[in-house]
Amino acid sequence: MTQTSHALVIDGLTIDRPNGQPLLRHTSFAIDRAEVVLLVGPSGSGKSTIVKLLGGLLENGPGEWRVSGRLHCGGQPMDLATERSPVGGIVFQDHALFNDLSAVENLRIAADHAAHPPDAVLIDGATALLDGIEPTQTVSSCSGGQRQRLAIARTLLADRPVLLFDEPNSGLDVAMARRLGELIRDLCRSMNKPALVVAHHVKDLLPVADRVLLFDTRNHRLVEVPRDADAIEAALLALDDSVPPASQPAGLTETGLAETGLAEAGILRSAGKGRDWRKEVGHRSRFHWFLRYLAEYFWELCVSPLMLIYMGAGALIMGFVSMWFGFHYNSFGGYLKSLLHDETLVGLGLVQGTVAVPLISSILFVARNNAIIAADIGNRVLSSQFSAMQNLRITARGYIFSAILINMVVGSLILLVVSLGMASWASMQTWHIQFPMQSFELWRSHFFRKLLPDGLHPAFSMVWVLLKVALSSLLAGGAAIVIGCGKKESVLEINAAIARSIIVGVTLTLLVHAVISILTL
Ligand SMILES: Nc1ncnc2c1ncn2[C@@H]1O[C@H](COP(=O)(O)OP(=O)(O)OP(=O)(O)O)[C@@H](O)[C@H]1O
Repeated sequence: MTQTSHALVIDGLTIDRPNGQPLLRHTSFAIDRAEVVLLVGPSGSGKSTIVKLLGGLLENGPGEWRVSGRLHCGGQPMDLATERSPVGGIVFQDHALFNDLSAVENLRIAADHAAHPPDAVLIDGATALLDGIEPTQTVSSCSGGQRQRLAIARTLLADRPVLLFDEPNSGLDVAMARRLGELIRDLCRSMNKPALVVAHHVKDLLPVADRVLLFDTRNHRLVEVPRDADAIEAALLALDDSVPPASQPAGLTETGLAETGLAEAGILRSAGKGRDWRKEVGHRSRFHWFLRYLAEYFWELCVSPLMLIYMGAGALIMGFVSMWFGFHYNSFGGYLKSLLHDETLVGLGLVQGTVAVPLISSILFVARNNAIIAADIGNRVLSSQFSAMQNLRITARGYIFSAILINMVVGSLILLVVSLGMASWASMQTWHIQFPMQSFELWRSHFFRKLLPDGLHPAFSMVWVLLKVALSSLLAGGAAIVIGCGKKESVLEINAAIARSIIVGVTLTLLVHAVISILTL
């Protein structure tokens, strides 16, 4: 097939599954500008795979999917065997909105990472879909339909040449599905872009489709079928060996679309109202987004109130326990009180400051944060947020992973200092209860003798303390990211990842502390 006026041409496409089984064989198809094409086929036939391929998300190579064929979409043709398709903007079935960002931030981040910053016309067009949504609204507070419109607007702002909708009508009632179909058709017409729409329930989308492609699983091809619900259903049933011909239901008649219109249906807004959103979707630099994620994870991993209470309680208990039991409950208790008081204080200060508090602080920090990281990343995997980021040209590594690792290191050091301070204070108060006649100055001069030799500057050994705390947090955070990024198909898998991440993180922490403490004794 040669490129004519078509917006998208796929030539000689062959796809093999990772297990070697064929999915498509030498298939060609084309989509015109402003054309809406439905892609139908049995479950598991490969519809989503085509969407992923066109959206540049299909892993291609040894041990992965095998793809060959050519793609034409303006400019030079691409070899799909070696290049990722840059043409498709995907509206994911589960919307894949970034639920840590507000509604407007979901749009901004897409606009700021588009190949070309969207102009006012595109912003107006995209934000015209957002009736009833407040810019600062959280994603979780949006209704299902609002999320869908937000997801479509976000994809439009990324300004890819082809729109891909993966089962956009699943879970919608008939009226909503029809309004969505009209919306897709109107967007294609007004933006002069082609749309490929994967659909299981074709009846509601058929009226807006220009053509229908069927995934012929017998011959591993895409074939065009008439725009007729009966014909499509018959073709789908013919591909399903498990359905006997007699059980095939009577054909469905194509219904005309209700003449409701988008404005009446509340889907389109007036241009005047859309301007509120336009002001909000301006250009922000990558550095802005880096700081945005850095701040988000700083709050989440380092200074959330519960975190501070939990770490503070650990430090206070550590300070109390080491002083109380250090003086009271050992075989030399009586002698220690009278003869070895000063040296005991020095020893307790050293052990508490260089071993016990750093270890407890690290374990508490890593255990809590590894759970959060694995849950956060696992949720992003399960809800296709990383796929959406990739499709929107947003690098997760650049923002999310780096923000997590930086905060793991910085946060562990900040909280170490806070923990040392609180544990020392608890020790001092405990000691004062034990020896009410002694001055605090006596405690201070002995307890810190090896930690702050000149009374002001930390001893060099504290460098090793900082190193083991920072290194263990970095390694544990890295492990949590890797574990979180593994394939997730259910919440149960996220739960398992959380448990694994805590175990691996705490084990790494114990090992790093043990090795560095022994090496620097
Ligand atoms: N890693 C893999 N290894 C082997 N086969 C795979 C792999 N991933 C997916 N498949 C298979 O590839 C086929 C295509 O999957 P795809 O999700 O594209 O189907 P689909 O038509 O979108 O299905 P549905 O309509 O049920 O969502 C399925 O049969 C699936 O089992």
